[in-house]
Amino acid sequence: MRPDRLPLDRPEHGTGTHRHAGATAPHEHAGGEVPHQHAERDAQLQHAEGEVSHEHAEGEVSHEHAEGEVPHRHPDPAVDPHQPVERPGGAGPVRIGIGGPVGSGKTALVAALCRTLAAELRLAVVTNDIYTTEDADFLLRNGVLPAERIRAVETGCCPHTAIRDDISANLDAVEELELLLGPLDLILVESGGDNLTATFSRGLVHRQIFVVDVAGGDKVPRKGGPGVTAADLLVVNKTDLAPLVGADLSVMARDAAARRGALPTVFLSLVEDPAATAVADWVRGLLAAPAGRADGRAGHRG
Ligand SMILES: Nc1nc2c(ncn2[C@@H]2O[C@H](COP(=O)(O)OP(=O)(O)OP(=O)(O)O)[C@@H](O)[C@H]2O)c(=O)[nH]1
Repeated sequence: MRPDRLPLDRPEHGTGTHRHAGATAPHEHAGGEVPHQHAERDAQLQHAEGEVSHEHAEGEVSHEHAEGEVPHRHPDPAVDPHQPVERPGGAGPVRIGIGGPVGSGKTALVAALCRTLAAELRLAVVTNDIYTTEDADFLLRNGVLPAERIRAVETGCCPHTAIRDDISANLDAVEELELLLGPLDLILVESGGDNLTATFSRGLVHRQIFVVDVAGGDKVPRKGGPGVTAADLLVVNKTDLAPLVGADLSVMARDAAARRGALPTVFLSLVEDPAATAVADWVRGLLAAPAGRADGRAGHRG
C-alpha cells in the first residue's frame, strides 16, 4: 500500500464524479479509473490542507472533503447496499429518516414533530452528527422529548456513510431505544447535514423525508439528486424567507413536481407553523396505512 493511502475501515463500493475542496497538492488515480470532474480551480486536482490523497472507484459520486478527513470511498447513491427492512406487521415502530443539506431545518422539523405527535404516539429520536451531539442537545434543551427517548450517534465521518453504507451504529441506537422503552410507534432518524446526494438505506428506515430550504434560492429542486427526486416526502422549508431571498415558490413547486412525479412535496415555514402540520399529517397517514416494505412494495400485516 502506498504510504499516502490509508486502509479503509468501511465497505468499498463502486464510484464517478467527485470534487475536492481547497488548494493543495496534486494526486494520482489508479489505472483503469473512470474519468471524473473537479472544481474549476482544481486544474491539477487538489485537496484541502490536511487531506490525504486517495483513489476512487468506478461509480463514485460528487462530494467534498473537510480538512483532515480520512480518505474513504462512497457508493453510488442509487445503489442501496442493504436489503429493505420489512415494517414488522404493524406492531413495530415505523422508522422515518429525515435528511437534507446543512441548516435546512431538519432538527427544527424533528422538534416540531415531537411536540405535535408526542401526545398521540410512542416516539423516539436518533440524531446523527459528525463530531458532536449538537442536534440531540438541541432537542434535549428544548424539552421536546424525555432524555431517554433521544439517542445521539456521532458518525465521525460523512453523515451519509452512517445512514446508508455502514448503518450499524444507527441500527444499534434503534435497537437500544426499543429495548429500553418497550413498544414504540415511531422512530425519527435525523441525518447530519449533507449534500443533495445523501439518502438513507432502506435497511435502516421505512420512509424518508428530505428537507431543503428556500434560503439558497429557488433552484434547489431543479438540481435534483436522489434526496429531491426519490424521498417519500420532500419538504421545502423556510418559505417565510422566500421574499427576502427572491425565491419563487411556484418555480420550486413546478420543478419539484417535474423531478418527483407523483411523490408528494410540502411547503413549510416552521416559523409560521411550528407544529409542522402538513408533515405531521403525512406521518399520521403513514402510520394508518397497511404495513409494507421499506421500498414501498406491499408488505403484510401480523
Ligand atoms: N426563517 C426560518 N428559519 C428556520 C426555519 N426552520 C428552521 N429555521 C432555522 O434555521 C436554522 C437551522 O435549522 P436546523 O434545524 O438547525 O437545521 P439542520 O438542518 O438541523 O442543520 P444541521 O443539523 O446543521 O444540518 C436554525 O437557526 C433554525 O431556527 C423556518 O421555517 N424559517
